[in-house]
This record gives sequence, structure tokens and C-alpha cells, in this order.
Amino acid sequence: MTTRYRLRLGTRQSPLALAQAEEARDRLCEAHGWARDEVELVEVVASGDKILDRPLADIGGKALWTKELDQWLHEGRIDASVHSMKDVETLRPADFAIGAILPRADVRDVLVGAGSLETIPQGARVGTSAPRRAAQMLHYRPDCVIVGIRGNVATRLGKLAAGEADVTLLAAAGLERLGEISVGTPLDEASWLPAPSQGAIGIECRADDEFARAALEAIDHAPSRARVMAERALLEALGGTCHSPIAVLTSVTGDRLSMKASIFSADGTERVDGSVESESTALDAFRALGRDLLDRAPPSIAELFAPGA
Ligand SMILES: NCc1[nH]cc(CCC(=O)O)c1CC(=O)O
Repeated sequence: MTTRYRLRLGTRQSPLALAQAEEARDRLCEAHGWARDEVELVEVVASGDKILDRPLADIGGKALWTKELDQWLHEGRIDASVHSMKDVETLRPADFAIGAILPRADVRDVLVGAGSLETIPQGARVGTSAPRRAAQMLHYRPDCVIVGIRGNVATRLGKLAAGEADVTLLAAAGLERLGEISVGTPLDEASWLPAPSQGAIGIECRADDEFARAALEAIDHAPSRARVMAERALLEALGGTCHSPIAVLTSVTGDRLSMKASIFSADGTERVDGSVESESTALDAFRALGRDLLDRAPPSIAELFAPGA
């Protein structure tokens, strides 16, 4: 008797999450010569997707995007979970392993509603609920006003079209995966830094599941993994979450990784920058950069982070 599937991949239900899960499935099938229906996509509703009318910070609790997928993975209802690594907390269940990081997509943010930061109209309303985007925008354009808009990519573009904001910022990676990249202008990543792990898809499995681990290892992309792990080490040292105003850009050359990072005050007036270059697996170097940024941070920035928490 044969089983219907080899692997059940858990995913959130948003169009972007499903596009990412399809990419994961395609890569698995390609690497292992499996038929499409040998990888089953299992849709799991995440708490972050259920509550859309309140700012994320007010909903309380952590793991808004991962909690339900984690439960299903623990219970063996799925064999692996597909995540946007940007949304995955630095502290993960000890019995899980990040089995694969897929080749990272475009890390840039895309500005929608204006052609450049400079040509955004004076006093424009910037629709974003991401502290990094809000702080970075206020840093460059203190005249702008931040209005919180949430929801998946289509919802946010709809709110912009409906006039709830004048401009917004979205990840190029997400727009690309949804075929919507032409809605705006990508911002140069050297000056407008991305979020930690932006554009990276990760697939987790149970650490003791040898079959899943081997299956995932075949689609792991080493340079992307190195960058994601280094960016997560920085985030961990800062005590940051996906709700902290942290921006980071990494690049890999051979076994070396260079990192440039900034942390901001909520209102964007204060900013601390730093950089490091190290062997990519020496994660302590990236943790040290995180501690160094905090050591140099004024109270308006330091209060946004909880190192060691
Ligand atoms: N926080 C939501 C989220 N998580 C991952 C992405 C986009 C895809 C990615 O960065 O990998 C998005 C939307 C956005 O920021 O525009």
C-alpha cells in the first residue's frame, strides 16, 4: 500500500502564505521527483489573521502567526510548517528545527503611492503598522503622519485605493509572489534598510522527524540560511520582535557575512547605526553588534527593546 502524500505542509491561508507554500511544494517535488499531490498543503488559521480590526500590539500575546501552526506540528497533524521568516520569533520550540530556508527573494520595501521618498507630498499620511517602516519614514520625512493599516497585501492596497492613506510600504518579496510588484517603486536597500529576514521563506519540522529533515535539507539554500540566522542572532541580542524598529541588511561572500543594522526611536528622530563583518557561522559577532547598538542607544530607543527577556 502506498500513502497518498509524503509530506503534509502546514500554511496560513492568506494568498501570500499560499503562494509561499506552493513555492515550497514545487521545490520539494523538483528536488525529490515527487508528484504534486505527494505534498499536501494543509491550511491552518492563524490568530493574526482572525483579528484584523485592532493594532497587533493591542491583541496581546506573541506568536500571532506561528501559534496554531506550531500546535498542529506538535500534534503531528502536519509534518512541516511554511513561514515568512520575518514573522517568526527568535525563540522557537526546542523540539522544532528550521529544516530549510528557501533562496531569498528581493529584500527591499516597495513604496506605493509616490515615486520616491522625496516626492511624497508634504504631510502625507503613511499607512503602515510596522514600527520599522513608521520610524524609518519619520526619520527621513518627519512631516509625514503615520496611520495604522493592517491586513494582507490586497487589503492594504485596497485601503490605500480607498483613501485611508496616501502612501504605503510593502515588501517587494510579497508583492512579487502575488504578481503585484508593479504597484510601486522599490526603495534602495542600502539607504532604506529591510526588516530582519524579509523575503525569506523558512520551513520548520519536528527535530526528530528524520524523513522531513532529509526532505527539507535538499531544498535548503545555504547563503540564504546564513543571512537569516545572522539577522535572527542580531534580533535575539536586541530582544527585538517583528514589532521593533530594527532594520538590517546582510550580504554573503564565500564564508563571510557582512551586516549593516540600524535601530530607531518610535518617532524616527533618533537612530543608531552599526556594522560588522565576520565568518557567517560565528553568530556571536552579530549578537555583539546588537549589544553594541543598544549600548549606544539613547533611552528613547533602548526602551523599545528587551534584551535578555
Ligand atoms: N508582516 C507581514 C508580512 N510578513 C511577510 C511579508 C512579506 C514577505 C516577506 O517579507 O517575506 C509581509 C507583508 C509585508 O511586509 O509587506
